[in-house]
Amino acid sequence: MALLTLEDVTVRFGARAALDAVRLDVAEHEIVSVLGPSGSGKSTMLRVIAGLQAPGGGRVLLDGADQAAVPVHRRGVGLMFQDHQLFPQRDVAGNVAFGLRMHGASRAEQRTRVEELLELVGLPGAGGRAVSTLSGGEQQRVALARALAPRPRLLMLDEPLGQLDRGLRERLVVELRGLFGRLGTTVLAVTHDQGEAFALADRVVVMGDGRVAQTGTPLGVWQRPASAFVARFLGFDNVVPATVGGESADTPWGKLPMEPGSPQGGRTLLVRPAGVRMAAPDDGLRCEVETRTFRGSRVVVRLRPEGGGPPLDAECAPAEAPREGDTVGVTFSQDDVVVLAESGTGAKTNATAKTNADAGLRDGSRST
Ligand SMILES: Nc1ncnc2c1ncn2[C@@H]1O[C@H](COP(=O)(O)OP(=O)(O)OP(=O)(O)O)[C@@H](O)[C@H]1O
Repeated sequence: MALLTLEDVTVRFGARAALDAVRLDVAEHEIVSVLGPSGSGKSTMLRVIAGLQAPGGGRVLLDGADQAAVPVHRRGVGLMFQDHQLFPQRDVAGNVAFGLRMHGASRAEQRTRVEELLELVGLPGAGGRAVSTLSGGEQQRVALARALAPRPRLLMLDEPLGQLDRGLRERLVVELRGLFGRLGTTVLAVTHDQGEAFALADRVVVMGDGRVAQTGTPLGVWQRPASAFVARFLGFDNVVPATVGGESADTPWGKLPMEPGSPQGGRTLLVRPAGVRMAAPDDGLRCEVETRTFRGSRVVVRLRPEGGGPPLDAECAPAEAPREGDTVGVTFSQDDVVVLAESGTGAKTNATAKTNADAGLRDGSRST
């Protein structure tokens, strides 16, 4: 049985649905990241689960029990916000012990648990420090220790690393994943940052317009975005209308090779930039190189087809990247052409999302 289940949860603010019949299962010990553009309903989802916002429709179940009548402090859910919200007048130990005091732990129990947690988050012996003397990363660790102290059955993080610089975020996300794995904590984390979500989670949930647009393992979602919305949200711009017939497709970029058994007829295709191959100008679709952008160890090359049609992105190693203004010929690799579901954010994919979620639970490997 799932630890957390959302059954068609709807929240409306006036005419607008912040959450629209959302269904989601989170298994015990699973780490799930919720991703989506601003305003897609991510924080509202956390607030409903925590009991800070009543749903207008649907049910929130924890361990199979409907939470409608359960107040916030009895849900056994920990919540950590972006801005940490540490109490400035208390020292580190006072902050970490906060939830323990609320639960009636004795002074001795509080002391032991605080020491244990500070050790766990890499701040051993910091209990007596004033909050104002901590760096951003240290504050984040204290906030995490405070959220973990009462041993919540579900820990929810809202943009937990949002204010930290990139290098620190990348380090902490790896540490967090290791820590949650060791503790067996069940986690639901909201973030804007794809890299963070993909590095942290066993499974990602992409939200759009208050709906679940897709759920699956990070690798699965990355390799097979379910819709044009998800593809574009992940930063894939090579999305085109196409007519698929047999093992090829007619597109504004010419004929593209398709996997045998691909859905036929009018479709929307994604071509992953890694599958756009650049060669000599006479080999394939002639394009002019508009821009090149370094992204870590790869270069993304923006190409403008000479015969018209939308621009397309190719990806290659820096040493192979053509220069701006060059003319290249483009061919496409079949493995990187993906048939997308209808555009839109997921109204039609909620049922699919549930199926994918179940698949995600089954294959919930932490290595993808
Ligand atoms: N208390 C409220 N009153 C009215 N509208 C609200 C309220 N809370 C949220 N909304 C609206 O509900 C929608 C979803 O908001 P929510 O904060 O859940 O989005 P989000 O995905 O967390 O966004 P962000 O990434 O910007 O934090 C938005 O359109 C927002 O304006």
